[in-house]
Amino acid sequence: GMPMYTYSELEGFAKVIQDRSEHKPSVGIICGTGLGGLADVLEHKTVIPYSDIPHFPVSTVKGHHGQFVLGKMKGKTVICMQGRFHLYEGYPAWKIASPVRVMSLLGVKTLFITNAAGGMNKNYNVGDVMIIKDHLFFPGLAGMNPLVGPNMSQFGERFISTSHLYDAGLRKLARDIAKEIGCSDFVQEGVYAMVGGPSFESPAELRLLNLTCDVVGMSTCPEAITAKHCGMRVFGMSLVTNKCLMDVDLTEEDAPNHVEVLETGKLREEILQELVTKVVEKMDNY
Ligand SMILES: Nc1nc2ncn(CCNC(CO)CO)c2c(=O)[nH]1
Repeated sequence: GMPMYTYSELEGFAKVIQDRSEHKPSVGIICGTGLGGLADVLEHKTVIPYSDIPHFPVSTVKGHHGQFVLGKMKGKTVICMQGRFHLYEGYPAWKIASPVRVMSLLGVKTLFITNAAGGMNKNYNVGDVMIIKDHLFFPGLAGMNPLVGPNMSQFGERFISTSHLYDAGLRKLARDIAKEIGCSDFVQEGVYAMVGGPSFESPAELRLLNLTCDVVGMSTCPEAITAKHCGMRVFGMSLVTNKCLMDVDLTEEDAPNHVEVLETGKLREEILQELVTKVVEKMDNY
C-alpha cells in the first residue's frame, strides 16, 4: 500500500483536532462495535468526523460512526474514537493504529480499548465483560505488526516488551469497581485472541486459539501495541457478544453473526459505561 504516515503528517492530524477543540485530552477511549455509547456520556462534547481530517482513514463497518468525540468525564479530558479500523477492512496495521499516535501527540497518557468478542472459554456467557490481561496477536506473529518498518523514535524504542502490556494497576482497579457496583458475576479477566477476519474462525482455528485464549476478536492488538510503544498505560475490555462454535459437529444456530454482536452491545452498554467511567475517575490512585 501507500507509504506510512510521516511524523509531520501525524502532527498535521493532531493540529486539525487542536484547531477544532479547546480540550487537551489525557485519556483516550477506543469504542468497539456497538459500544459507541461510551462517548455519549462525555460533557462539553466536540465531534470531529474522521472525514474532516484530510487523508485520515474512515470507518466502513456497520455499528461504527467514524468520528472523534472530545469532552469531559469525571473531571478528566477524554478523546473517544467512535468507530475504529480493522484489518478486514483492508487497512494495514500501521494505519489502524495511527489514531493512537495522534492521541499521543495530543497528550493522551492512558488508553482504554473496548471491543466485542466471541467467547471461547466455556465458563463465559453472552453479555460477560472480560478485562484483558494479555493477548495473542496472531496477525502480528506473521508480520502484520503496526510497528513494522523504520522505527519512529519520537514515540518509542525499536524493540518493546509486551510482557506487561495491559496495565496491572488499572486491571486491579477495574476488578475492585466491578465488586463495588455488584457486577462481579459477569466480569471476567482473561486473554484476548485477535484474528484478521472478516470470516469468523473455523472450529479447528477456535480450538487452537482456545489453548491460550478466552475470547476472540478482530481488533485491539495493533492499537494496544502502538499505545505501549508511545508509553501509554493500556486498559482493554471485551464484551462477549456470542459463544463460539468450538466443534464442527455442533448445530448451525450457534454460528456467530454480526447482528447478535450489535444487539448484545446494547444490552450491556450502561454497565460498560459505568465501569469505564469509574476507572477513569479513580485511575490516578492505582
Ligand atoms: N467467533 C467470533 N465471534 C465474535 N464476536 C465478535 N467478534 C469480533 C469481530 N466483530 C466483527 C464481526 O461482528 C465486526 O468488527 C467475533 C469474532 O471475531 N469471532
